[in-house]
Amino acid sequence: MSEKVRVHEIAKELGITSKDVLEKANKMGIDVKSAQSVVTMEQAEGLANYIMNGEPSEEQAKPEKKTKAKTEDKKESTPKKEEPKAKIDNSTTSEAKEEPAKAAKSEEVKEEKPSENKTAEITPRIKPVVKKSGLKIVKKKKQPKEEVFEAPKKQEAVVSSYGKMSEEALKELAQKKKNKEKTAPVSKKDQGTKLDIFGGSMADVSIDMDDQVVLLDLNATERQAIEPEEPRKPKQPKPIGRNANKKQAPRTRKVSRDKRKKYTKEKPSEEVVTHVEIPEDIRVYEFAEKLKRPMSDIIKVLFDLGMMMTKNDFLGADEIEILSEEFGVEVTIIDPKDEFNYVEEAESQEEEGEERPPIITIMGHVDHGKTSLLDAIRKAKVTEDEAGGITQHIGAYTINQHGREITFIDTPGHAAFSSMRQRGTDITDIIIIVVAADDGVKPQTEEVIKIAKDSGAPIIVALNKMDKETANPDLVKGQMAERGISPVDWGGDIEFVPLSAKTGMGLDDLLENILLTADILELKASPDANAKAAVVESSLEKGRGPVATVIVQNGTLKVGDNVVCGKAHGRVKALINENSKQIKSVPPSHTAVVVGLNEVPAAGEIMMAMKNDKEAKEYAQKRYEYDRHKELSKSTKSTLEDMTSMIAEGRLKSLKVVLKTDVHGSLEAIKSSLSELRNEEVKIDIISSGVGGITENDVELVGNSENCVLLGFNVRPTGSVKALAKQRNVDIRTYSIIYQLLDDMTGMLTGMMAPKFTEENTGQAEVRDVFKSPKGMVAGCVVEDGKLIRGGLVRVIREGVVAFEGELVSLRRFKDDVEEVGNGYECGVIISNYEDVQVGDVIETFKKVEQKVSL
Ligand SMILES: Nc1nc2c(ncn2[C@@H]2O[C@H](COP(=O)(O)OP(=O)(O)OP(=O)(O)O)[C@@H](O)[C@H]2O)c(=O)[nH]1
Repeated sequence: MSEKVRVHEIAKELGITSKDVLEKANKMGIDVKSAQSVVTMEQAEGLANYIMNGEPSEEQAKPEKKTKAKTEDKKESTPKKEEPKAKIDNSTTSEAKEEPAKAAKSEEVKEEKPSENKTAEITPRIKPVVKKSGLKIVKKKKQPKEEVFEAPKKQEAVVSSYGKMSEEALKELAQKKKNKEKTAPVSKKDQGTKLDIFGGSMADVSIDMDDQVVLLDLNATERQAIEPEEPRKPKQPKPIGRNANKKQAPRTRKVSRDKRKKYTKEKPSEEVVTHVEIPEDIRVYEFAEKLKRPMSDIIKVLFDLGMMMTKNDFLGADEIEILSEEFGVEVTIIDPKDEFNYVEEAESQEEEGEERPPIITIMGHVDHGKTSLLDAIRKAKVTEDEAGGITQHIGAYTINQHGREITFIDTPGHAAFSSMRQRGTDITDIIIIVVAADDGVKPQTEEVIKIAKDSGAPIIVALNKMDKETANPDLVKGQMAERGISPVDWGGDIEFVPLSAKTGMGLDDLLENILLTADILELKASPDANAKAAVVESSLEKGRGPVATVIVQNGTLKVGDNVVCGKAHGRVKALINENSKQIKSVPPSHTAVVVGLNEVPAAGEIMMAMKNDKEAKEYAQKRYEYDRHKELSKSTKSTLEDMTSMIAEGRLKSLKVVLKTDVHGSLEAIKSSLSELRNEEVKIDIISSGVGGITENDVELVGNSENCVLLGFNVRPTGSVKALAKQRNVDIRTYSIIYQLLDDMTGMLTGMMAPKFTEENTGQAEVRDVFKSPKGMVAGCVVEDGKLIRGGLVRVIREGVVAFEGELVSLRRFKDDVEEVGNGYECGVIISNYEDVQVGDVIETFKKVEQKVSL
């Protein structure tokens, strides 16, 4: 019962395409998506019947009534046979008739011939009112032997959807039948080569094709509604799947006792494994190890099922399912992430706490005044120090408004940082969208609206630059309302606060609005809980090592805490607040720079305080192993699955890049922006990247690679590195503004692109005479369209077909060399290396014009 079969195998067996099978399966409500999808034997049987007969199997539904039904139906069926017979005579192709006839000659087949039963089975299908123009059942020979056969367990002949069955298929069926009779244990080889997709009932099928022919006309318009006669078994919980919900409880696949026995008997092993726990991503050899079986056993089973796999290949959900059944083991898929899911564990312990300050993210279009606004609120200038006047990194600060605290995250404005911005919203309680009242909604404002809406956090709109004469708040309100952000004074639910970061007007209003919104949100945290903080920024600092700017979400982060943060861990050596002061602890919703980690954590990672150093280290180690495994898995998978696209990629010219940045956030943002710089011809290949200064190793790496540049963002090469770069002739490019880096790379990629030419035809002339000259064959022509030009290319067209393409050597009018000859004039033309020009040919001159290529 638990045997499964793939869609493509059903298709093969029936001699139709997998697509057709998928279509029918979906019509029957069977959830299959590709040719590799599996269905149960029962589903396969129903499906096969549906495909062949246009309706699901009845036998399946009422097996116990089969014998009785058959006997009763037999009598009724006889008179009905006439009509279909008449029809088939017209529609059956000679091929369709011959094939079954041939098959019927087989000795084995004849032995089993229970023809009348077929009639009995088929009749009820003809009986219903449904007029299937395509499905005709013909009883060619009438057998009065009805009584001779005592309700044997036979069914109708199996025919492919087109009314014929290959000899091979017939043999297979006969063989299956034999096997069944012998009730001998099925050898593994048999299982591999012949998939009995029709299950037990079809294995008993008699294939006397002389008796009846079932033809399926796929154009049939009227079909009976497909109603499975037996409520389908509740779908077994899909045990595995790469993207399956990770939070699900461990899934177990049960395998029937008999099966287990069968395999145990077949392959006696010293230690019989009956249950294994495996991760979702497992390689063939790892699976073999878990099962304590030779790898070759696994590979052979897969091979027999038509899956070519090597020991390092990853097993998919379907393969694991098949293998678990083949080897009679119960498989539990475990989520390896559970092993280090310290966040979820902590969350489950979270309880109602005390009120905490709101965390605010300010977002908006470039130059609409985010930094100025935050500055104005903090009464400190930040804008001036920033390279190029653009906020490069996320900064987080807490301010005090009338005794109540508010924490702000300043997200950068450049489009390249949108991924960081998105991260910002994850920890945000309230989002402030800054729109310059004199500029209105811009592309990034729209992007921000989307992010804000997706995050579900309450929104407040800051209408900035109200001090400007050109400020038009109503225009902004209208534009925002059009995008679903309706102002309260227009009957909507979003507060629009007019303000000026420059003059300070309206700032208090904004802060009061934030606090009001926070009151509604009732933000709580437990200061006594184990600290949980989100990394908003991280970098490698000289003298301090890896540092991370964090916002504490729950608990209190203290100096001396043992923390884990993704695959980084450590003991908090120092906590530095936004005013560069060392502090002892950070309460909920406050920010600090954490010193003491063993490596730079990724921005967006969650930092958790652990009971002790050992625990923190263990979590980090597990996470490290998981990441490594994932990375490996990705590389193998991509080689296997994306083979074709990779072959295509081989044609791409790539510019190799080694990238170093000062902080993690920039690294990610630049990497993602660089990966977008590509087209069907060129792309960027980041061969190495990291946070920190440019090292000699980086230079060596670039020096040893072809077509490679070394990019530094907010980092600069020092003496020895610079000297080595010069010696190795390595191109180091450093930047402090991201779009300059991207512009440069775009320029370099464009330079690598092959030039594109367009053709410009100048004119055509007809050859009226041909004569020899010392320079070559001269074609005496008359220009009939446009003009012939010198210095261009030339084409000889004979009877409409291009006979030659080359260069024009000489263009003369009488004895003079000329640059061009206009319409209606005669001229002499010599074509380089072409003597075959003939009277009646048409000569065409043209130019190739180079086009500007762009990425
Ligand atoms: N007149 C006026 N100018 C403002 C106001 N707010 C900001 N500006 C100016 O607008 C320009 C951009 O301000 P920023 O605060 O750097 O804008 P931003 O949105 O943080 O820009 P990025 O960091 O590039 O994303 C600066 O020249 C500010 O002086 C305001 O309320 N009134």
